[in-house]
Amino acid sequence: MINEQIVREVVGELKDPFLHKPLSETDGIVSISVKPEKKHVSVKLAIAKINTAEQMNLQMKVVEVIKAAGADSVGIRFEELPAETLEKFRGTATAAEAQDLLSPLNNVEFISIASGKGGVGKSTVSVNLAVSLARLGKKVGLIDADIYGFSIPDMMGITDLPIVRGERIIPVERFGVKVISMGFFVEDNAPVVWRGPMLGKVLDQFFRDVEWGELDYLILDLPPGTGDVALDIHQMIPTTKEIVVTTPHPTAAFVAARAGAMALQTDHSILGVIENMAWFQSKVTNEKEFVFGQGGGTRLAEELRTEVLGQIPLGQPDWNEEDFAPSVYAENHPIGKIYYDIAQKVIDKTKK
Ligand SMILES: Nc1ncnc2c1ncn2[C@@H]1O[C@H](COP(=O)(O)OP(=O)(O)OP(=O)(O)O)[C@@H](O)[C@H]1O
Repeated sequence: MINEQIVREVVGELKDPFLHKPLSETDGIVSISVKPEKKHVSVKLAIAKINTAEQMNLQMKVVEVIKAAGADSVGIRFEELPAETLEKFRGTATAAEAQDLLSPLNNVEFISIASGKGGVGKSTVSVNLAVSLARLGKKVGLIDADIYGFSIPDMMGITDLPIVRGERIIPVERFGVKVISMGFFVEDNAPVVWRGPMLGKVLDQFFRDVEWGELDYLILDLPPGTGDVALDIHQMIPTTKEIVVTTPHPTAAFVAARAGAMALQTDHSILGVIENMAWFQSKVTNEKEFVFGQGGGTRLAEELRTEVLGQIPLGQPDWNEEDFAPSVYAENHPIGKIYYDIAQKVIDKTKK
């Protein structure tokens, strides 16, 4: 007669597809319930990553072994192992797993940058946050996931193209940040028109086929807005911590809140809010003028139950003809310092 002990034994021998260890050793069996009279068994299992092809394979094996042990019907539910448990197994990752961005054993932290509408400075924030994290000694990658409105190569003054070696793409490195953008793959600024499966393929390539090496952070510059494209991309990328960029006008914050709501609906969490173009500081009077209004960042943070990570005033980077990067603020620029503080906050909040 089938009982809990038997089920625990047979299921416990199956391996977590990502940790490559038996479920009995990974705390992978959450609960078992057996109804002997109906020969029905239900199990709840925890594995490193759910909703994957690997989960489907394991699911079939679980049914097979439980039926072989005498059950007529099997119900299975999966959940993800808690972060602390995954942490314990990180040291056992193979070199390939540690470098595979999508492996649960990779320690990379994904941070996406979103906005309710275009032109609020989302790409500028992505670039400068990435550069500041690198200045703080972190290993950083940057994906320009604004597939149709890519601008990062120009903003960082990138003139090189990635090298393609066989099936692998070597990202371009600039200011210590490894960068990949659709802009590298379209000729002469031609518009990108395809959607759906092609879009998914390109994003997938950015994650799987790019030689990222080991990263602490991967920053994703998302498309602006709350329309179909932004939604598609939110659904296609791995789970991220999201930073929402807004201007200080209360109406802008209202629109940005929708972007935040989209993030939550698609299983991303909110790391904080950045208020860009927060004020203009007159060089003559030194006074702050709130040209785009005031309070939007705080209002948005309240709405999203998060904090304002920083406020960035209006101001241009000091262009350097020798090392031209029109949107990158130098470390000693007042705005560069603000980005440095924001990057430090991000590190504190993500405990890297
Ligand atoms: N704090 C700032 N001070 C002055 N100019 C800024 C500031 N932030 C951004 N800009 C400028 O505003 C313009 C829009 O910025 P950016 O391209 O980063 O916005 P975006 O939100 O990414 O837009 P989109 O999503 O439509 O591409 C750029 O010309 C950029 O240089």
